[in-house]
Formats: sequence, C-alpha cells, structure tokens
Amino acid sequence: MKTIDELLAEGVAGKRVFVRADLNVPLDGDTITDDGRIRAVQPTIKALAEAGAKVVVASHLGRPKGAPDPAFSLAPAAARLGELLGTEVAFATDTVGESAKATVAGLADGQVAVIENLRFNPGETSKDDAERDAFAARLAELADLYVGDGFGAVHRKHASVYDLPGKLPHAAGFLISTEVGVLKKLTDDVQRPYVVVLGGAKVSDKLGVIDNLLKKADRILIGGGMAYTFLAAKGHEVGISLLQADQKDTCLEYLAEAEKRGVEFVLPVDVLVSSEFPDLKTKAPAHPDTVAADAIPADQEGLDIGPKTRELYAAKLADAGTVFWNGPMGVFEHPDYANGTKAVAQALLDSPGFTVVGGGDSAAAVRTLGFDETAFGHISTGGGASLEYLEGKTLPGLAALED
Ligand SMILES: Nc1ncnc2c1ncn2[C@@H]1O[C@H](COP(=O)(O)OP(=O)(O)O)[C@@H](O)[C@H]1O
Ligand SMILES: O=C(OP(=O)(O)O)[C@H](O)COP(=O)(O)O
Repeated sequence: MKTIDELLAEGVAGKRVFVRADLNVPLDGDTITDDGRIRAVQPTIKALAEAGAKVVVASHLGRPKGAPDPAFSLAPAAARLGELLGTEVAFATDTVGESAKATVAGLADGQVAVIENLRFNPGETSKDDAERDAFAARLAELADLYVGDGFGAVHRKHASVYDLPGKLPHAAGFLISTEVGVLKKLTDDVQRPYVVVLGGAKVSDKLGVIDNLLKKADRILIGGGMAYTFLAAKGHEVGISLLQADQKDTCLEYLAEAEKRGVEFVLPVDVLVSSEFPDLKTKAPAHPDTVAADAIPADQEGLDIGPKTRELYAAKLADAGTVFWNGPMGVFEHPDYANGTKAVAQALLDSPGFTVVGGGDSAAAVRTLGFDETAFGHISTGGGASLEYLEGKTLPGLAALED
C-alpha cells in the first residue's frame, strides 16, 4: 500500500487529489455535535494542500436514499473543516454535476473543496457493479490522484471507496495508516482476557461480526440496541425495543457456540425502559423505569442498560488484557440514558488492558460525556470497519488501496 508520504515525495503540486474521507459526523440540525472525524482526516488534507495540491474532499453522511436530501448535506462539515484548517473551503452542491466540476476547476494550487454527500447519488452504494463503476468513472474525472482516508467506511464496497481507487494512482492517508497499524497490533498480539463490548443501533450490520469474534474473544458483553434481539431469542418480552426479529435463530446459534467454545457471553440483567423515545433536542426529563431484562413491559422500549448491568459489566472488564468496544450502551445523547455508556467508558479506563473504542457514535459519546480521549489506548473513527478488520475480513476499501 503506497503511503501518503510516498505520494507527497513524488510531488502533488498542481495535481487534483481526491480524498475519500469519512465526515459522517453526528448532527443536531445543522450543528455538529462532535467533530472528531473531521479532525482525524485534517492532517492528510493539510499536508496535501501545503504541498500545493488542489484537494477535493468527498464523503458520505448518514444514510440518504440515493437522492439529494438537505438533512444529510455535508455543508456543515465543509464549514467546520474550513474553521479547522483556517482557510476558506469551497463547497460543491452536487457530487459529479456542474457545481462539482466548476468548483474543482476553480481551485488554485493549495486550495480545498468539499463535494456534496456521495450517497445523494444511487451509484455510490449500488450493488450493481456497472452502476457503481459508472459513478466512479464520473468521480475520476474530478481528480488526477486518489487518497483513501475514510477509515470508517473501508468496510463498504461503495463506488468512492472500492471502485474509484482502481481508476486513479492511489495511496493511503495518514488516518488509515494509523488505524490499520493499531488494529493490526490488536490482531497479532492480543493480551488476554480479550473482552469485546458491543452495543449501538446498527444491529443488523453488526450481529454478523459475532460469528468470527466468538473465535477470538474470551468474553463478549452485549448492550445498546443489540441486546434486545438476544433477549427476544431467549423468549423474553422486549416490548417496542429495537429488534431484528429475523436474526433470533442466529442469536441462539451464537449463544450455543459461545457455550461450546467457553466464551463468556453476557447479556444485560436489567434495563431502563420508557414508553417513549426521549426528546434529544429539548433533553426534557424522560423518567425511565428500571426493570429486570426478562420483565420489559409490552408497551415499553429498552433505552439503556440498568444499574446492576453497569456493575456486572464493570466487573467483567476489571481484569481485561485487551478491550474492544463498539456501540453505546444506550441512547447516550439523552442524559437519562447515558449512565450505561459512561459506566462502560469508565470501566475501560479502570481496566489494566489495552483499550480500543471504535465507531463514530462511540467515540463521540466518550468525548461528549467528558472523558479524556487520550486516556484510552486508541479511539478508532470506525465501528463497523474496525470490527470487520478484527474479524480478519478483507476490507474492500483497504484491498483497493493495495498496489
Ligand atoms: N437501546 C437503544 N435503542 C435505540 N438506540 C440505541 C440504543 N442504545 C444505543 N442506541 C443508539 O445507538 C447509536 C449508535 O449506534 P452505532 O451507529 O451502531 O454506533 P457507532 O457509530 O459507535 O458504531 C446512538 O445514536 C444511540 O442513541
Ligand atoms: O458511521 C459509520 O460507521 P460506524 O457507525 O460503524 O462507526 C461510517 O461512517 C459508515 O457509515 P455506514 O454504516 O452508514 O456505512
């Protein structure tokens, strides 16, 4: 894999360099609530601009449905990038249309532009190779060189991640090199007990990783939205909690496999429930009830792990040699449902092992809940990406960067 240092040494002055970043930041309206992912890719953009490149930054944000949707515009991220760089950053209001072409054509050496959300075009995420390839070909017209630095998206076989690098001379940015370096260490030299904590809301995406993690981890702790499919699989009522009903049998298979392999598989013993999802804007008090995990009322949803589970998970992390954590334990964006996530973050800090926190929201949670991010072993910008890397899978966005 060519590094950005090698690319810089070859000279990028006057060249248009496409930087595939992951600027998928949490937003409250158009206010960015955590800019960690923008800061993480800044060194690559800065180095290219300082070397005289015309830098074209591209990313997805959220999961729009293949058409423009103002709620998912990258304009706030472009503005924040400009603030961090201390320079004007141009913004194109489309991806490969007239605005993008004119914006890129108008760049002077050393200037930076951001193009609009790649997922506004259906070709970006298409499962049809030809449709993806056609979109990648249009993106390729915007640049002379490609730098992959969107670590959070390298597990996606998407046009800008997988197809585009094949069309341009390419290299890996600083962020991808750092992320891969740390995660590689975690796979090559894992100190035991190796504890994996999984939560969050991307349940269908992330349930699948458990299959492989069962072969690697000593303990797996489940929280967040991930817990309820397991509880339902065990025959418990989960009310209106997040549920992947078609995955219940898979969950039972995982539980059986864990027992067979001697992997401790730990589910919440109590949860905080409410009949309503909390108001994340006003943060009005939610008054949740605490119930046993096998006693969730039919009209309520589980929104955080409960106090007994917090203690249990802290105990299960106390002797960890290595911890990988992806996915908040609850709807941490509301203070009444942040305690589970806080407890796990604190337990990582108290554990003697090497601790890795992965994922856009997990990393944002750690920072917005007031933890010192430098106290963790590594904060990864990718949740799904780091999980799939740790599974030992070939990630499309990394494979595409190899020579
Ligand atoms: N019990 C729950 N019900 C609904 N959403 C939840 C629950 N627990 C956590 N979440 C949500 O999960 C989201 C983060 O999930 P995810 O994207 O999978 O994590 P990451 O970005 O760290 O990989 C947060 O917005 C949080 O509010
Ligand atoms: O937020 C992301 O992943 P993560 O929640 O697993 O950290 C990445 O930006 C990838 O987004 P996607 O899961 O919509 O492809």
